[in-house]
Amino acid sequence: MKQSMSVKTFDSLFAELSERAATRPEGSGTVAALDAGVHFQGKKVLEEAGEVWIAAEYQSDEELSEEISQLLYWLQVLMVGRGLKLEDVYKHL
Ligand SMILES: N=c1c2ncn([C@@H]3O[C@H](COP(=O)(O)OP(=O)(O)OP(=O)(O)O)[C@@H](O)[C@H]3O)c2ncn1[C@@H]1O[C@H](COP(=O)(O)O)[C@@H](O)[C@H]1O
Repeated sequence: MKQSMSVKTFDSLFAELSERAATRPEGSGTVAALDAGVHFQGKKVLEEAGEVWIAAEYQSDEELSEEISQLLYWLQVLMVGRGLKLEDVYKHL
């Protein structure tokens, strides 16, 4: 899933996904995921969380890291879909 040339962070990915939601570029998987709705997004969060769990128990650090990145992505899609901002979450940390 790594497509950029620079290092991405949680915040920069969130900005990127928010921009996708606003501009709706053709071919964006994020736009399709947002259009699919909260039920679809919630299932992806659960699926990726399960894959993180399995990877943590049985797979390599690299595989675990990739699964965690996918979980972070789907959490962000869910946040953007619901209109949450990073600050809404960060204030609870
Ligand atoms: N970081 C991600 C990202 N992580 C996961 N995914 C999606 O999450 C799903 C899981 O990824 P995989 O294809 O590896 O997994 P899978 O097909 O479910 O199968 P498994 O391997 O999980 O069993 C796929 O639908 C991926 O497209 C992501 N889709 C997009 N991004 C980034 O989000 C940004 C916007 O992307 P677009 O909206 O597509 O332009 C770009 O920077 C992308 O790199």
